[in-house]
Amino acid sequence: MGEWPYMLNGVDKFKEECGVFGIYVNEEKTIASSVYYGLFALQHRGQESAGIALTTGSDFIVSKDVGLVSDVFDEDFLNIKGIAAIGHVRYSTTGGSRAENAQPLFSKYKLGNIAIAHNGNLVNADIVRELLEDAGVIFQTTIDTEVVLNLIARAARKGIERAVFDAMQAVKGSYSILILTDDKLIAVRDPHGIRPLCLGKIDGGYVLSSESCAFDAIGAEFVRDVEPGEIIIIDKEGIKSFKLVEKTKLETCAFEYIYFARPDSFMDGISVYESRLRAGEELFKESSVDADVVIGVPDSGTFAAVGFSNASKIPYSIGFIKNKYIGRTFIEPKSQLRERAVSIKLNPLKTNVEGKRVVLIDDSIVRGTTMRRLIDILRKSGAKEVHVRIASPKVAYPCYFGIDTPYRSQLIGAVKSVEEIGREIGADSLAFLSIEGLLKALNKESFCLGCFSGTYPVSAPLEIDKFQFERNE
Ligand SMILES: O=P(O)(O)OC[C@H]1O[C@H](OP(=O)(O)OP(=O)(O)O)[C@H](O)[C@@H]1O
Ligand SMILES: NC(=O)CC[C@H](N)C(=O)O
Ligand code: SF4
Ligand SMILES: [Mg+2]
Repeated sequence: MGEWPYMLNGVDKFKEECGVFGIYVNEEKTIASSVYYGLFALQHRGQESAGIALTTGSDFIVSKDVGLVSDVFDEDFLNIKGIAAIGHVRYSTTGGSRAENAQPLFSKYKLGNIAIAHNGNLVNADIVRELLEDAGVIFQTTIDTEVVLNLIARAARKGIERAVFDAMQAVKGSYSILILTDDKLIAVRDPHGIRPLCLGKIDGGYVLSSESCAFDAIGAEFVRDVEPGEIIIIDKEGIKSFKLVEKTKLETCAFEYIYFARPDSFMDGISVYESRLRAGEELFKESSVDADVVIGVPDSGTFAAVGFSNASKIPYSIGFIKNKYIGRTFIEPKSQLRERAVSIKLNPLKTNVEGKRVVLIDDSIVRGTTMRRLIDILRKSGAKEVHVRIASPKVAYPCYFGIDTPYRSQLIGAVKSVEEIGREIGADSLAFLSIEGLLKALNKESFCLGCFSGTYPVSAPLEIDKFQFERNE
């Protein structure tokens, strides 16, 4: 242990983050299955473990394990009726990928039960944990999220609302959190709204989700995004909301739009799909090129390629067929096979590239593995020229807010110039979208752009060790 997980399992790129889903219906219904379908729609955000916590008003039941949503829950659990439930799909950022680290985290305290599901990453979890341990608290897991659970449980005698409010004052970083008590569903979004969270309605009740695509999956109606720094409390009295801090500023992670989120989701008023199309259009305006065909790298490069083609009038064509059975977690059995991984995932359609000058579009370059391999494959398939256009700025800095990024030294954009990257991947030309171009595509001013600019909404440590709480075990 001690290495980051992409070193352990061979995944060498930005990994997604977690997904949360919650429901409150007030009279007993089979809501575990609603959360199940919601989590299914959020599966792309985390594939390490899945879990659901449910309250009937008198009983509190938690089911969770490592694995995909479709593997973790059995039918008996999904048929249980309850009044409120929360669910989580995990991609670990602090604490290893183990069954005991699966969320929702759960605690029984003097006044009742509490469960918590977190998307994001706390940058001061080490300090808070140390203080709690000094005060005698015993931690059950090695993840950052547990500090919030313990802070709330310790303060719960003041009333749950006050306890949540006080707990959130103590932590720093990114969090979209759902909390379930015996009779309440609570949502909290950090003061910068770094990770997404939205509110919907269903059958006289409410739903909360990381992404709006999960509402569509269960027939819920989108109401609004949770505001940065907002706490929402739903119980039998209805819904109420208050602010965690006076000053808040929405700075959603720009990478949600570029790559992480599903294209059929809307986040903070922006269609993910449309933002990707516009990024392709902006990319053409900034870095046009003479070519015969535009092709996109499936999945997330496809939409920008369509945008580039629309703006340039160069025909869009399908250049690669993706193996359907490879998820975003595709793990190579041996590191020597890493280079082959791209060919197993993507195979070229020779007829569409042979003898052609190709513009190859992808959403991002992290280590450069995908691009290097694809250009080689295209040349072997007879492409005359390969011009690479990337629909986001050069990634040069790591992320501390709920995404597992390689160390800086492993980010090709951190150590090399655009020209050097172009040479290394073997492109005839290479251009990235500028930060200004990205902001035009997003059609708003304020986002977290930390991994492009090195300036983060919340000050972050130099390097965070994912396994910081596993050292002394
Ligand atoms: O420079 P690299 O380190 O190779 O990483 C960049 C690639 O990784 C991502 O795709 P990914 O294969 O994760 O998933 P996707 O099929 O959803 O696009 C991203 O869309 C790029 O294609
Ligand atoms: N990717 C995430 O949002 C992870 C949430 C939390 N930090 C964990 O490691 O479980
Ligand atoms: S640093 Fe990058 S990936 Fe991380 S939250 Fe900010 S924009 Fe998103
Ligand atoms: Mg990709």
